[in-house]
Amino acid sequence: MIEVSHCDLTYKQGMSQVQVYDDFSLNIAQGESLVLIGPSGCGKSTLLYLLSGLLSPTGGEIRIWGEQFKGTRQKSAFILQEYGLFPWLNVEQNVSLGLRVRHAAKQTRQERTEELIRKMGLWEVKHHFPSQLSGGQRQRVALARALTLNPDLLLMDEPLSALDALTRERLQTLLLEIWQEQKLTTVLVTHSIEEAVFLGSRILVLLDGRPTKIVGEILNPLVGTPGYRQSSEFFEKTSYVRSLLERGGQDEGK
Ligand SMILES: Nc1ncnc2c1ncn2[C@@H]1O[C@H](COP(=O)(O)OP(=O)(O)OP(=O)(O)O)[C@@H](O)[C@H]1O
Repeated sequence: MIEVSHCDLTYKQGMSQVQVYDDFSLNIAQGESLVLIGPSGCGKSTLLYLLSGLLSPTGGEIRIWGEQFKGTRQKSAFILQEYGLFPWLNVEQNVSLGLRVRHAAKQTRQERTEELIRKMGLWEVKHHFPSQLSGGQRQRVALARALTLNPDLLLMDEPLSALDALTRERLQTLLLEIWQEQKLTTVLVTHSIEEAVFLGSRILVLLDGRPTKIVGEILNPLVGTPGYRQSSEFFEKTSYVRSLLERGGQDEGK
């Protein structure tokens, strides 16, 4: 279980302060695919930063699998909005970077990198540099790099937002497969209601109330089942999430 307990987070900028979280608590079960959705500025990225350890709460504590942690954890992977690829490294070098930094043995590094490059369909472009790749390919490189380290927690901040609709759908399916195959715990931020319902086993709708509030919590047990995107249940869930967002959480739970 990931336990966010009574956390506070206030950004200080000069004389002004932005209180994003105040006494905020949330549990995430192992193997859950949690999606955060809510209006711009409501605190979604901040929550990912707290979970990644890049930011520390100003009050309260976060435990991951029972352990309190300081700074970043080796087993947490974080995919940022802009992919975070190094332009001067080719696909192969970008994917193997994490293993190199952690001084993995050369053979392990080569095998794991090759396995993920193949899995992500990047074999043909493994010697290309990020500037020579499409947005979808870049995102797959970022995903491959995150997965080389066998993370137990995958945090993603709008990873698919820059992609065209079809590439986005293909990568959503890939993310779903990875989540199901590896039984990963994932937390994904998105602005897309369809993406939230397609990928989230639980969807949290956040609202910028200063501090941030959870205004809806939707369990989505059919996630990952064949044909879900075309089903009436999918349509119902997306309509419900949309209504929560539109009403700013003035709706009762469903
Ligand atoms: N480094 C910072 N210093 C001061 N204020 C910040 C900082 N980072 C974020 N904020 C403020 O904190 C609030 C939450 O920001 P956050 O980036 O978490 O929102 P978000 O929901 O991820 O937004 P978006 O959907 O636009 O990415 C916003 O009001 C933002 O302006």
